Amino acid sequence: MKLYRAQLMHTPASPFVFPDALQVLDDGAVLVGNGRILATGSYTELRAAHPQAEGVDLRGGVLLPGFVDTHVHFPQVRIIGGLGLPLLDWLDTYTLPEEARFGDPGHAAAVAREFVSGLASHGTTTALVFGSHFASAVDLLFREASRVGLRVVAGQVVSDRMLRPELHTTPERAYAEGRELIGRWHGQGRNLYAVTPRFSLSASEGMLDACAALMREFGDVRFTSHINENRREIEVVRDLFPGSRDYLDTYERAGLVTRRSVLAHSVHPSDRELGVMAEHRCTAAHCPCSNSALGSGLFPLRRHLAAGVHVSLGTDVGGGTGFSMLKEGLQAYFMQQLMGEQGYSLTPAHLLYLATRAGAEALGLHGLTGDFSVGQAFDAVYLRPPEGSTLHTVLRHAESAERTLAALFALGTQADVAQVWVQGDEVYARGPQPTPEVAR
Ligand SMILES: Nc1nc2[nH]cnc2c(=O)[nH]1
Ligand SMILES: [Zn+2]
Repeated sequence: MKLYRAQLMHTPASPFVFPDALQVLDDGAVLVGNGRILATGSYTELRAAHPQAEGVDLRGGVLLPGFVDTHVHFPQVRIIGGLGLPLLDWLDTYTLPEEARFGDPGHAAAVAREFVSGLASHGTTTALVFGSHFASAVDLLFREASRVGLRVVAGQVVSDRMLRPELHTTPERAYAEGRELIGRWHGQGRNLYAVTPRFSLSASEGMLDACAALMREFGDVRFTSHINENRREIEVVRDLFPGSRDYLDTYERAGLVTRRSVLAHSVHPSDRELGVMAEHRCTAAHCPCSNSALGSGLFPLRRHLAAGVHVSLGTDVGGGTGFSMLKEGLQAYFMQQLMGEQGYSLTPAHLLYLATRAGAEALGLHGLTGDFSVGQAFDAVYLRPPEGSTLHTVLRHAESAERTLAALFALGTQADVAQVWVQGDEVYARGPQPTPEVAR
């Protein structure tokens, strides 16, 4: 058993429902055995009750639940930063040419390493991942995630039109390869499978039906796709599905809108779509950096909440600008501030919830990860800014835990991630810090 001592913060409940949902232990501790949380509480009390536990002293930083990124693309690591284009031009110019390279196992294996280490070194312990169009590359992604120990929910991306020939498949082949991948990876170790049509624009009704067949056959796999991201995209989808009421209906008709569904973006939903998403308890994965970079629009968070739609957060690498869930939280906050009365003023507690527990709920993993409640896996990120950094200075002078949390979102980066665990296993540790220069 290990006793981790630190300033702890987590949100076991939603601050959108319970205003005092943020739980803070200034001198707190988590007792961990076999990767599971056995107790969470004050250090003094837990130490007295468990004198034999091995101590891990993490004072001087903040321990948070590992981040849950509910929308991120494996084959897009190397194209992060392709700024200046709207969605469909960005796909044609930067994204699809890079994704076409993943038929080469050498390329796919190298990027799988970059991708998984990118997630872990930013404190992300669970991710819902858009895989590759190539089944062999999806195998390599799951293999690398297993080697490192990260939790991934991932799937082969399937499409049968409008992209480029190398990225197209058929409904029959998509079903067959999906079945094989599910058999090999779903429920193996920390891996889960997500059925992943790229978006309705690139998936015919037949392809969506093949996805639905997998969802019916495997009652526990997840579903993810894109929705209502960009106005031009929405027009094209309307033309491609003349019989559908709206974008959501293209998925709804196939039976793909359920509690197991996470739909990324939802920047331009109608009231009908929000009502149906809420009724079927599917999640909208909000990707604020991507929405800003691609000029997609301002996410109507207040309307989602009013309709009762569950919302989580995603980086959308590489439309987004990196793996940092802290940056996504800050950008979500900025965008809501800029929306005036239509915005929702987010507190640090909301940001923490969106970056952790909300994602676990979206994936149906809230009994396993997302907060420090007893029985959960010990999935955690230890943030400890290097001495001399601005964040270090601000934390030293923070007057409350809320101010500390706000400063972590405002200033925190990959450089502040000191250590990361999944189910008690260390999946990342920062290298030695350069000694601050001594003044002579
Ligand atoms: N942001 C984003 N939207 C998409 N819609 C379809 N494919 C993509 C993608 O790769 N990124
Ligand atoms: Zn995306």
